[in-house]
Amino acid sequence: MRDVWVVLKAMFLYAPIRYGTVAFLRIVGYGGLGVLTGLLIKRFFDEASASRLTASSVIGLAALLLIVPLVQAFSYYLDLSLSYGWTEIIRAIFRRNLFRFALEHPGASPLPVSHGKLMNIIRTDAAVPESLMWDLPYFLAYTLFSLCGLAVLGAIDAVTTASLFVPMLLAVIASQMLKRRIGYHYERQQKTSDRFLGLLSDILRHHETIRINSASPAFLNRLAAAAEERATAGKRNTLFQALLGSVYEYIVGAGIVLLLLLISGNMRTGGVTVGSFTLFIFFLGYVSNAIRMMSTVTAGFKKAESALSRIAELFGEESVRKLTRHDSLYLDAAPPLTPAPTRSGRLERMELRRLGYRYPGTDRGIDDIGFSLPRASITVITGPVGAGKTTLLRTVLGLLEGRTGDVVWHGSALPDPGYAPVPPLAGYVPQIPSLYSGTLRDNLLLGYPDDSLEEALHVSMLEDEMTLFPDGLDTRVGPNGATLSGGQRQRLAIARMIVRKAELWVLDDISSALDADTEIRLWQRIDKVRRREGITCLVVSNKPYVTAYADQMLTLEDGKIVSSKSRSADRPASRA
Ligand SMILES: Nc1ncnc2c1ncn2[C@@H]1O[C@H](COP(=O)(O)OP(=O)(O)OP(=O)(O)O)[C@@H](O)[C@H]1O
Repeated sequence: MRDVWVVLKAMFLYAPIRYGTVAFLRIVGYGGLGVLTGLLIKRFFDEASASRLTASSVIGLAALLLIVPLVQAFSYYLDLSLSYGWTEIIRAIFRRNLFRFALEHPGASPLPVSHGKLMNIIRTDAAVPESLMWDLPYFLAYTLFSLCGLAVLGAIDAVTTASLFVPMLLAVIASQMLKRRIGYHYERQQKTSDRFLGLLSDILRHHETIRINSASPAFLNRLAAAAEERATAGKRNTLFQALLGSVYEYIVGAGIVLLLLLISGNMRTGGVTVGSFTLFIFFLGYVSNAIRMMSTVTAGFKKAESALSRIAELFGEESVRKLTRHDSLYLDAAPPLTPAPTRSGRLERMELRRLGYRYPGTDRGIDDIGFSLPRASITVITGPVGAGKTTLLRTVLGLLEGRTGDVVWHGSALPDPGYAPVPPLAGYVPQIPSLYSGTLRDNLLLGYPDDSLEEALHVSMLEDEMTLFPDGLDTRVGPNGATLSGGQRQRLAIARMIVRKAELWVLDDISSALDADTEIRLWQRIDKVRRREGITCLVVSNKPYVTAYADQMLTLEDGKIVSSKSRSADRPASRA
């Protein structure tokens, strides 16, 4: 609950005048003018029943009945124009920050949730606190004027007025009792949506594998089951909300009956005038609305609490506080490109000291790895399948959070968790490169300047194939580079690394998608550039034509170095 208030307060402080004006309009428009009307109606009926009706009170009431709706319509119009677009802006801020958290997540291991859950959080949970923010002024307006009304009525008939507290009290008790169930049904609906959307996104991403393995019926059945589960949870949530609504309606109805019974008794004895009766009925509307809004706001708080705890669970407690952090949303123009970082001093030596990493909940990973990479050297890691070669590279790059030991870059230990030496420190070609559905150029540069594009295309041997692409570098490559061959994707990732002019190149077994002849030529070109530029290389490969370039060669087995050789006189590489 505390988190919900923190977010609400931050939203208010972001635009206090806007929120303040809307709250004022709702309180005055829906509340204040109504109270005034009620008091005039009372006077009108009191005068009418006592046959003291004057022309001025008839005209006054008629004028008021004409003016009040007009003023209310105007305040409604102002309210809408202040709140409508703003709603989307606040949601966009929340969503943009959630994307930021995802991109700034320490380490580069995938977030521990499906894409479905992530999308559901960004789409649905992000909107919940903001909806509550707009409901609060209504609740405040109705509650405030119910209390004002009760004070006025209390002066007329204290006992009957006290009866109006009964439904209010019952509503408070009901909302306290049902609060946990509201949260439960909301969370259940969200969880089943996470599962459904996660499965849907898996199916769309891996449709080829599913088709080629004739697994469509199995996946469709799973999807149907997930959809059924989601629909049931959705229906239960809606039903529960409706049930909750009818409980409040019942409370309101029971309150009206009680009030009428008491009032009619008092009218017979002359204790209550026709005007006072009208006023009671009039304020009853406020009390009913306050009770209805109590149901909406109670549900809103509970949903916001669940939504924020889902966000905190994924991105950490601090994320809730950062959710409202705001800077330009760039709604009218694209943000300016951040200039590419430049090298700050050459890397003379990198050292790995007692480096270790364990995949959470397993005994797999790497252990006690130590070696050093002098400037412009090339280190090749070999070893059998599953030996931990990729894990070693990813640990060095800070992509796996929670390593032990040190990565010492140019004399300073890089911090963990999740510090990744990114360009211009290090460039990385993973075993399976990630591409997105832009053009070849976009995929290659990813926002970098194109001053070394030509060389990158040459080294990666993509220039030889440019004629195959109808629009050259402006050819679109489809989702995850679907229109490219595995080898083209791999070489595009190499070109991407070269453009980044890094101090350290890290290449993870690029052989998997290349034929031997292409790879031999590719390494000749890579070697030429790295020698010229003095770039240090850390490479995973079992191919002899790659190990031939090695200044030091390390063999990994079961996550440990089992042999190390250095080029000079075949002596073991230094254990740092
Ligand atoms: N995300 C993960 N969670 C748990 N275990 C993992 C994870 N990724 C890899 N492993 C395990 O860690 C060990 C080392 O994997 P790694 O990918 O580093 O091996 P590798 O030597 O690069 O293999 P290959 O030559 O097949 O690429 C393997 O036993 C693998 O099953």
